[in-house]
Amino acid sequence: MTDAAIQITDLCKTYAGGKVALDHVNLTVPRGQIMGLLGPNGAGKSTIINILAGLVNKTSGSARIWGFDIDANPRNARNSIGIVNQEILFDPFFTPLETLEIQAGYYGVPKAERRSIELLRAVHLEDKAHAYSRTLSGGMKRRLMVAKAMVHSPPILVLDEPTAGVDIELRQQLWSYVRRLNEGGVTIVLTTHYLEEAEELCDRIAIINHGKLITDKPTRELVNMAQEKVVEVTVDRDLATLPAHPQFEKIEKSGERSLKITYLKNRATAGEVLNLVQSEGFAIVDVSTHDPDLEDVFLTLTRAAA
Ligand SMILES: Nc1ncnc2c1ncn2[C@@H]1O[C@H](COP(=O)(O)OP(=O)(O)OP(=O)(O)O)[C@@H](O)[C@H]1O
Repeated sequence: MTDAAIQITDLCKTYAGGKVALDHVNLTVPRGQIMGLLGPNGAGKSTIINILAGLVNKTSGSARIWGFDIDANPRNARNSIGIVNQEILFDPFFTPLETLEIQAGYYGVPKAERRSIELLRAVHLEDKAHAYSRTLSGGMKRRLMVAKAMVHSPPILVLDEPTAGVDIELRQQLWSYVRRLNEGGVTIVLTTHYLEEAEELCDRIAIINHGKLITDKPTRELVNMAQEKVVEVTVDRDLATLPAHPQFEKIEKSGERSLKITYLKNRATAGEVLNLVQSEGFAIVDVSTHDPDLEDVFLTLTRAAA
């Protein structure tokens, strides 16, 4: 299994008090990819990340990070991963530069090999190198957390909700940094609630719900699972009666001269929709289509598993 950046096998976690947060999760993160971990609140995403980080003890199962078992080889496992948690954690009295230097010292990175200024530049904080960290804005602190996770140049970076509550511009900056890291060979795992972003950024997406893995597929394949497609047609005169055909799921009026036709991609085509409308004697003035996206798939899968 040396090709996996992270290999999780039969992982279970029951918290004190009896809450089952992970229920036999099997998950492989291939090297070099950007993997999204999605799921509703309380699904178990942070529990997985915290087990990998050594912050939460698993109940059973195993996990390997870059080939190192987290129980048998905890030091190597920990050195192979950089984790950005949801909470912002660092001493507010240190400057960003000191924060990175201390973290590098913690990981035993020799002074000559430290890249603190380079990292600050990468997250657009070079000019804040000597400011007190407590004076940084929320977004700057978050970027500092990302730089801090990279001081020991791990081959894997894990980001737990890195853009929650972050404005669009900063989000874009963070994503472009994540993309650059990935292009440089770093495997990325991220949890996010922004499905659009996961769709845009991730090569592969795993969805977890109630502690169970419900899917793990390349993003394109997952989005293609959505079967429902909608075609909206504007015609040349008012619609008195609606055309009907059993091949389509739903035909409804969306305006005096427009109708919305929903069909399943495996049962019909847009051409057939247009033929039906024309066969009823209407001329088509305009057409628009709505493609299903990750949100449709996510809702279908998490509802089915509820
Ligand atoms: N320390 C704890 N003690 C008891 N239960 C916990 C603890 N931490 C988490 N849980 C419970 O375990 C379940 C999974 O939580 P987890 O934080 O892993 O979910 P999540 O998918 O990361 O959610 P979110 O998107 O809200 O961060 C939830 O029901 C949560 O309430």
